[in-house]
Amino acid sequence: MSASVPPGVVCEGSHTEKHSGGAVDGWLAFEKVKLYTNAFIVEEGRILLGYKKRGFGKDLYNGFGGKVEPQETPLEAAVREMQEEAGITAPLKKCGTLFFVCEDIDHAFHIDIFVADEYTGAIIETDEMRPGWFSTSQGAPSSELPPIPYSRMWADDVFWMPMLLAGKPFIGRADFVQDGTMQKWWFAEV
Ligand SMILES: COc1nc(N)nc2c1ncn2[C@H]1C[C@H](O)[C@@H](COP(=O)(O)OP(=O)(O)OP(=O)(O)O)O1
Repeated sequence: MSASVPPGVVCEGSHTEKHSGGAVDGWLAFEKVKLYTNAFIVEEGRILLGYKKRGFGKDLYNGFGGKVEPQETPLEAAVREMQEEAGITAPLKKCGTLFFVCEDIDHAFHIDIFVADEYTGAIIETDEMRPGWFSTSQGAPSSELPPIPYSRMWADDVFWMPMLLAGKPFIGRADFVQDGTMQKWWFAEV
């Protein structure tokens, strides 16, 4: 199915809506948009997440990423951020694009999401992130690793992470109010 997508979301082909909801009708307005990346290693039934030790999203688990610098492509930024935050180099491939608006932040986030199934180097804890492996088999305790800690991640992640793990490209948008509550969301496979 292909229908209109929320403001800020770019979809060139068709899409199939998977999740939408929220307590309000309209989307939050935004003026400026900044480009970000977020990247994950998924291999052998496990996913590498980082516990964010400082800055935006402090005390939450997330992928590794940050702002795209002016001279960089999003892929270059994603590779650099993975090296800076986890100490590893990975052949990242884009798997999704997300758009977030937070009531108390002066710009919207356009985030290209990347994934790789291998990496080189030794994973290290950095000033910004404490990396850790989590099991990708939710509900089936086939691993000694803990399950993905959705209750300690951004509230949007539970909607699109299953598409990332299934290898299905995705798009989506979520709006957050000042206390961090997600007030409206929409996610689709493309
Ligand atoms: C609001 O919803 C979000 N959900 C998820 N899952 N991830 C998000 C959300 N909003 C932002 N992010 C991601 C995007 C980036 O990967 C980080 C934020 O990047 P950060 O502020 O750490 O950028 P840096 O360039 O590393 O910043 P400094 O060098 O200034 O520390 O969160």
